[in-house]
Amino acid sequence: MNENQNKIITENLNLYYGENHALKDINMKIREGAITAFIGPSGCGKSTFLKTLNRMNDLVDCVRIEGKVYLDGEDIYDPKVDTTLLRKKMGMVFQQPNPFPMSIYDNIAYGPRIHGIKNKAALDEIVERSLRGAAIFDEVKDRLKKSALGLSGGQQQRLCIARALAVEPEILLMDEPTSALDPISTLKVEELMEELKKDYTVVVVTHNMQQAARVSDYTAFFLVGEVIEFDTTDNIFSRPRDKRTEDYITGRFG
Ligand SMILES: Nc1ncnc2c1ncn2[C@@H]1O[C@H](COP(=O)(O)OP(=O)(O)OP(=O)(O)O)[C@@H](O)[C@H]1O
Repeated sequence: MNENQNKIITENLNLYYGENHALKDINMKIREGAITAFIGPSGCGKSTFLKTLNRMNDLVDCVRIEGKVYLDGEDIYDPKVDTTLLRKKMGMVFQQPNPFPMSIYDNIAYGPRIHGIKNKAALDEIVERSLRGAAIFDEVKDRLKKSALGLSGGQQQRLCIARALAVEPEILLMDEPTSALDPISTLKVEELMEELKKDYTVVVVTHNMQQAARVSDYTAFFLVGEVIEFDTTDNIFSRPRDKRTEDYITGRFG
């Protein structure tokens, strides 16, 4: 992994939900092996932008997208792109932990099975590696055959991260991954993110500015569909260049 490499580049990206111009001319370079945070007030387009990166918005009616999104130099909106493979490269973690109503083991094995892995020893190995990768193996190793719904919210979220890791993604897209968690579980997920960036490129939407300041290397500040400022997290929080960024991070609005 080359930390100076751009993993994702967007060029003049515009997105419309019908008449609503939800993303306006977004030009962004997301570094490989770093954590990039998107902050900004509600409804400013953070989640929409995150979802354009793995073409999740394709599933929404009335969406129109203009501009380019490159992943490792390849245009992901090219009609030849296989969206299943694209989404395999990009694990996604949502606000509400959403384990499947099945065992802990089967939650993790689900994706690899869909991708054709049937061998029990291989699946056992993937399950253990993914659970270890999400820092939850020791807590669940004696109950792998029990329902995932019996875990606490914080454990469920780390299970969902493990489930995302099981198909060996390159990027993790996290949409407010800790907003439904208590402070201790939040801290665990934040510590985990630090670990994950050693092997993955992480992009996280967060309402929590302290979280962006704590965990991310780069921060983008969104406002009504525009990226107002994108810089190192240190610069955004210590030396913002735009008055609107400064007003937001000092709590004057949002
Ligand atoms: N599926 C959709 N169909 C139509 N409009 C949508 C859809 N999803 C989002 N929007 C609109 O796009 C704009 C951006 O929403 P988005 O959810 O991306 O913002 P956000 O910054 O992630 O907000 P929040 O922090 O509240 O989650 C809003 O005006 C929203 O109403």
